Amino acid sequence: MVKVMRAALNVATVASDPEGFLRRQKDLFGDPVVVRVPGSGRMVISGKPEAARELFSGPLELFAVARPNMVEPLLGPGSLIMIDGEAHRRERRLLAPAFHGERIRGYGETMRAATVAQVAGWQAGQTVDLLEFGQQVTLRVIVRAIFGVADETRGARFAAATAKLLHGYSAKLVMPAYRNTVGRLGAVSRLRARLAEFDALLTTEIEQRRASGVEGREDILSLLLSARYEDGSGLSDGELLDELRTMVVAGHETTATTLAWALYHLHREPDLAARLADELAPLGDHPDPADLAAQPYLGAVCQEALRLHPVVPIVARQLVGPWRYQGVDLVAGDTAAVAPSLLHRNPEVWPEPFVFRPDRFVERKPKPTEYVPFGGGNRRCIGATFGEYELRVVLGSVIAAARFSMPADDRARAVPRARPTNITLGPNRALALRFDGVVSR
Ligand code: HEM
Repeated sequence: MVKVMRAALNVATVASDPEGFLRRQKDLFGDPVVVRVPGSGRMVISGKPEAARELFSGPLELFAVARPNMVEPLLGPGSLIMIDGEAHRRERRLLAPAFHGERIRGYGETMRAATVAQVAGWQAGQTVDLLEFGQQVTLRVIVRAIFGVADETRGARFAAATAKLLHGYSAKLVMPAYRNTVGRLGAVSRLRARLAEFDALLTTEIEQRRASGVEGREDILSLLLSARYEDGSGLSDGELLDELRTMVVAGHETTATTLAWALYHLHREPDLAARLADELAPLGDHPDPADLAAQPYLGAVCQEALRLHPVVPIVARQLVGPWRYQGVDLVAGDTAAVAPSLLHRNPEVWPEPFVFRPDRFVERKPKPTEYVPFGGGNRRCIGATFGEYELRVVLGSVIAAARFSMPADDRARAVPRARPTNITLGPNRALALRFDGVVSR
């Protein structure tokens, strides 16, 4: 009975405060933390650089996607996130050209324009919800990058369907017990209806692109339509839908949440916002995206936001055979994982780990095993360069254009905790700032 109650309490704590849960387990029992996953084996989770080295250079033939997986009902079995082994290697090779630096820099002006359009809609004195701001901008950007949709109405239709698809998505849908409960059928059928609506939009776009041809087009959809595996075949329609859905979903919420955290911390300690504004001032009213991306303090602010608030709680590999990880003998079905929140707040690596201090990245470049906001090894985030560039361009453009302040009573409150939102971790209360007006030079 005590065991059952403890398990129920653990599940509830993980759902409301996953980072706090891991930290307390580590403080009580040491690193690695070992937990039992309902319906699966043991999960061994570490926050040590040696663990990141072990996991990201581990034996690929023993690693599979961790299941049950919270994103599967939304993204589908053909998503890059959900496939393993040779199929995963082939698919990554096919998708990689869409994420090369040169291509991503081509989206810079879209990123800047989407930010400036948001600022233009604000009135001095109003409250700006930072998550909403981040999501509006990143959705516009990802829709434009994937579909090349310059037409605002079609772009807006996509953005609305994506927001609807994600709104109210419950990661609990991954648990068969939850799915099979009659009382929950509403949630399942709601997700199905939203997926059908979203996929209908994707299908129209695919058909139109096939009809008009992909010649001379730079967007990700055109690239995927013309991409060929080594044997000359292309993606099936089902794979194409799952991959497009994956890019839209994985490609905006992550960046939007990080942007919101960065703006929040910059104004919680207003000296930081002022220092960033000083760095950007010489670039003028409409800074060039490539110039923004090269600013050292702006880059450090983005890196620090990703350190203190990693949006993916666990980077995990499920085992298909025995493997020793962090001194624990694991068997097939068990999972080896690194928790970015533990690693990024490990005091042996990061002095004063709970303080938001961008300068730590100016003073020292962390080793790849000390800093893993994008995971690592053969599954490292395929959109990392895209995400990092977008963070710099959007944050730089908004700081160059607008002035904000945080009301004193908000500044006096503790930093919000992270809790699961849609498919990532986000703040457990709204992050908001007062918009004081546009910058006049
Ligand atoms: C700040 C922004 C982002 C963060 C923090 C982030 C974080 C992550 C993390 C931690 C993983 C798991 C890596 C692993 O298992 O080792 C991942 C995977 C992935 N991300 Fe991102 N991501 C971001 C932006 C993006 C963008 C912009 C896209 C696409 C446009 C994207 C697409 C993906 C995909 C497809 C995977 C699966 C890769 C695979 O399994 O091979 N992400 N991301």
